[in-house]
Amino acid sequence: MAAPATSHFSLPGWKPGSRSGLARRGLMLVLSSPSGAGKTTLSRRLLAEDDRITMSVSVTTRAPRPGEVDGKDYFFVSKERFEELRDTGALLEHATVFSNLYGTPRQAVEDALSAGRDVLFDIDWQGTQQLDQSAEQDLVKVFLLPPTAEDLEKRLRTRAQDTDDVVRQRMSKASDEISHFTEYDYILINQDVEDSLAKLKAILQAERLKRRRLTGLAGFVKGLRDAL
Ligand SMILES: Nc1ncnc2c1ncn2[C@@H]1O[C@H](COP(=O)(O)OP(=O)(O)OP(=O)(O)O)[C@@H](O)[C@H]1O
Ligand SMILES: Nc1nc2c(ncn2[C@@H]2O[C@H](COP(=O)(O)O)[C@@H](O)[C@H]2O)c(=O)[nH]1
Repeated sequence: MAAPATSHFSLPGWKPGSRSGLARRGLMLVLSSPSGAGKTTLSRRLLAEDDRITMSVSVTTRAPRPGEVDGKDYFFVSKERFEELRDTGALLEHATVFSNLYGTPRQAVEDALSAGRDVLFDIDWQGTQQLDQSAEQDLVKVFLLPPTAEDLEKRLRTRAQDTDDVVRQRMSKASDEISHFTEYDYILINQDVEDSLAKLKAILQAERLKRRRLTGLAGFVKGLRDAL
């Protein structure tokens, strides 16, 4: 006699209540771009619409912009504190960008990933290269391009949070930053925020379904085959 049909919800590896069903390792979604192309804008929208992803809040020695909140936008720290964090291994990656120090706190990322959550990073190409060395299998790398150079400058100016000198410095570094586009898995030309957001969500959805991330798959398939 055939074995009684087993409910999917009692199969090993199946996580009741989770939308993807199968238990899965969290992934690390990186957004990089020249300054002003729209990483912060897209990150905020994605975080508001997807409750399975957590933002990695970086530490920086840069001064807060008007409206930026310590602990939410960045952890704003002194150079001495940054160096202490870096030298004690508390940063997963770090880089000097536009003469300021930036880094990703290790513990928060590890905690989120081990809880099965995905983590979103707004970091530059130097940090992405470092994550690639330590966590290649978990990394999904997305590079944003502005539609035109004029658009990029307009965005930096209309953000109205940086001085003319800072805008000039960021525009002068944009070409170098863009030269790293070949190191990324996906490219989004961020002309329209809604369109870019839809594409980013599609990337995330597909990456979440990658077989190698589905830690519950082998058990699920075994249970399924045993029941057949
Ligand atoms: N698709 C878009 N169309 C028009 N304006 C945009 C678009 N995306 C972002 N912006 C605007 O461009 C400005 C810069 O965007 P944002 O701060 O998100 O860039 P960023 O890549 O995070 O910059 P940085 O690297 O300096 O942190 C903001 O004023 C934002 O509202
Ligand atoms: N390597 C890292 N780069 C980072 C990190 N946090 C932010 N950044 C990048 O710095 C520039 C400038 O950012 P801004 O907020 O001062 O405009 C931008 O390209 C960010 O992606 C980090 O932890 N590591």
